[in-house]
Amino acid sequence: MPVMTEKANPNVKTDKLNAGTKENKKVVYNTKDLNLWYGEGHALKNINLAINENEVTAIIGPSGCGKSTYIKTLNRMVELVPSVKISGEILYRERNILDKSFKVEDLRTSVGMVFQKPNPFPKSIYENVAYGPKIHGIRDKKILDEIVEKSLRGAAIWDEVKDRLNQNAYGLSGGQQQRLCIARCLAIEPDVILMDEPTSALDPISTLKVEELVQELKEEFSIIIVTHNMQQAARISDKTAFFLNGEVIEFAETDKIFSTPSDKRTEDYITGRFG
Ligand SMILES: Nc1ncnc2c1ncn2[C@@H]1O[C@H](COP(=O)(O)OP(=O)(O)OP(=O)(O)O)[C@@H](O)[C@H]1O
Repeated sequence: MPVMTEKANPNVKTDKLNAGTKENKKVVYNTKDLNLWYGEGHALKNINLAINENEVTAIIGPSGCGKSTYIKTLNRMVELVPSVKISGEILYRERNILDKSFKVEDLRTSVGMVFQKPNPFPKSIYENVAYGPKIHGIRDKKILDEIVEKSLRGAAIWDEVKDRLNQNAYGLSGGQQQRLCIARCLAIEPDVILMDEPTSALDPISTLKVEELVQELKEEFSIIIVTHNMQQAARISDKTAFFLNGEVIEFAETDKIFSTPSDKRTEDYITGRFG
């Protein structure tokens, strides 16, 4: 992936966007002057965001504003698109993941991702969760059993599946499949969990379960969640970043964004005037 060095859009004021760094909390991801192009299309413009650990950070904004692109830069998934060019820095635990010397495999064990549509493997429930640990060399059946149980408990699905671990994951409901995918993520003991609209394909009850789960998981993990659902962002996140046309318009405590946003465009979006 070409890493460009010049800074684009230098006039954007970014001080107010680093709400997280003023607190006495560790920053897990710090994106600095991040720009991304798909060919000629400028999809991310001078993004400066400091994301704290053990918090839920919500990314909101209208369709096409760059939310998914942003989240996919954090695990370098975006570079699967051949036309992508990136400039700036993405510091994960203070290491620039865009550096040529940085091995993308290091991210795979630290950063898990949950997608919009549940995507279990066509394997048993057990194998779905044991897959990651096996890839990382764990062969001991007893240890794998423990990891599978702990991860399924962590994803609040153990009681529903403990008697059918050897059945195919496709036999689960959509909401159960999504929690299984979260369990699969937990099994690699990640540091960060990226979630790209994880409840958009779920019914209200499953959505609630996943939302409750996210709240519990932040005690142990840092969570960055893209959502179209503003009530969801308000319910479950500590900080919210509002994206518009590839820019971060405002990044602040979620309470502030939803009660007294600083920017008129944020207010218009959260009150449903556009998007
Ligand atoms: N693979 C790609 N190739 C070219 N352009 C892309 C690609 N993926 C996204 N884009 C463009 O980048 C911009 C941001 O897209 P992105 O998917 O990040 O937005 P989003 O905010 O997540 O949208 P949505 O809420 O609809 O999922 C859009 O203009 C989109 O058309």
